[in-house]
Amino acid sequence: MNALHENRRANRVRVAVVIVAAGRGERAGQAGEGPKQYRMIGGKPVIRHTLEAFAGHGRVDAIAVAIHPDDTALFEAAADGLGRDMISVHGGASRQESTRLALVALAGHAPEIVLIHDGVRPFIEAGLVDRVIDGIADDAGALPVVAVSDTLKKRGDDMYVEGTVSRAGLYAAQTPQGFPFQAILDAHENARRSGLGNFTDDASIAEWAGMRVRLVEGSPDNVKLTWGRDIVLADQRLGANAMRGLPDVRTGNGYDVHAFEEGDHVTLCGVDIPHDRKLSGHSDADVGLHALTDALLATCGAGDIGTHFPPSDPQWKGAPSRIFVEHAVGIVRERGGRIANADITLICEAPRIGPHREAMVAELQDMLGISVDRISIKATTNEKLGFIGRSEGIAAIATVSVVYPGTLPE
Ligand SMILES: Nc1ccn([C@@H]2O[C@H](COP(=O)(O)OP(=O)(O)OP(=O)(O)O)[C@@H](O)[C@H]2O)c(=O)n1
Ligand SMILES: C[C@](O)(CO)[C@H](O)COP(=O)(O)O
Repeated sequence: MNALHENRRANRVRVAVVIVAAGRGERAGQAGEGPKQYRMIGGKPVIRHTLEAFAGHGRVDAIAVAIHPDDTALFEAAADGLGRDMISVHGGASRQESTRLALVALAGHAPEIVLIHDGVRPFIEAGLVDRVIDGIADDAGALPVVAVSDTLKKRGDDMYVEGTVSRAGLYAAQTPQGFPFQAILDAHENARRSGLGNFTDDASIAEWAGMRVRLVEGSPDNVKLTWGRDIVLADQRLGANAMRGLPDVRTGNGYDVHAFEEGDHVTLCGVDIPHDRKLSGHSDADVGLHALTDALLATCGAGDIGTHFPPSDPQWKGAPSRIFVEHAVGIVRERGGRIANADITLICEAPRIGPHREAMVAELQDMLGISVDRISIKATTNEKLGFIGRSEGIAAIATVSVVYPGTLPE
């Protein structure tokens, strides 16, 4: 075991982090919010997510951030309230130069190892930071990678394929890339002295300087936000995360209609109301309760009233529709559902519903087992339009919300 590993086990290694954030993000565009590292994802600037990941990591001792001189106010706002001192340093014209300047700024802190990370990789997780720290040796850096999974093509003339490149042994490099501090600082200084300024990552500089670089497992989630679309997707991803842990509330709706025929009363929401006609139907033709039954079943994908009580079955002839509602409530409860509220609208020219509303609410309270403030029964005419307007029948619409166990699936 080398000295770095021994000290790391004893937690005696000083770990510094460089976050490079001085680029202009030209490929992503600015969208009125400044360069991409300051654009908002999940309600915070991109770089705030990155800073939080490192500021909250227990093994990180010092953080230096390379920023563009024009971004001072944006950076201060993004870093405000992190509760951790950070060195901010003006970056250079290239990523390589920004990294070097931040390394120089850290030299006074004498860290043993340093992790160098893109400010625009906001989905960095603590486990990956640990893997990189643990992968660094006295004489070797650590590079997080993911295996290339697309087939690789080499372009020839115009847009024609010249050949297929084997992807065996090929990996995409991520950050944070970790190194013994002094070795990577020296490599950067030597590269600069040699006039080499086009390295796109720090592992390349380490390789150029003769340092071995060990591959460690990266993460497909640890994407670099390069294009405008990457930022839109990152925002959506965090939006989806915000849904994590929300209660599994589901809404069902139901609709039913029955025609009038000769008779002397209608049954609506469990209440018999004297009328000069009755509603025709196999059961008691209670449109309100039929719509309610469908709404309840809809909250758990359990079919509709006809699935459970086929009109062809003689046993439901003249049956009180309360049976249907109670059956649907049973199905909801079997699945652990708790009814949050029910709302029924009856649509008819007559009879008048208002005088019977209280009795109807009492019926529903009994059937659903919820308090009256969670039950709504409304009525409206159809302004004399259509079949309802011609008093040929009554329609009902029901909406129900049910809270099921667990949380909203991702
Ligand atoms: N002069 C530079 C250039 C880049 N970076 C940083 O290096 C990281 C990765 O670089 P890249 O995605 O290429 O960012 P930009 O250079 O900003 O993007 P573009 O090339 O589209 O302008 C970013 O966090 C970026 O801010 C930097 O600190 N200094
Ligand atoms: C360092 C880097 O993130 C490794 O993948 C990447 O090379 C930097 O971004 P660029 O677009 O290549 O400048």
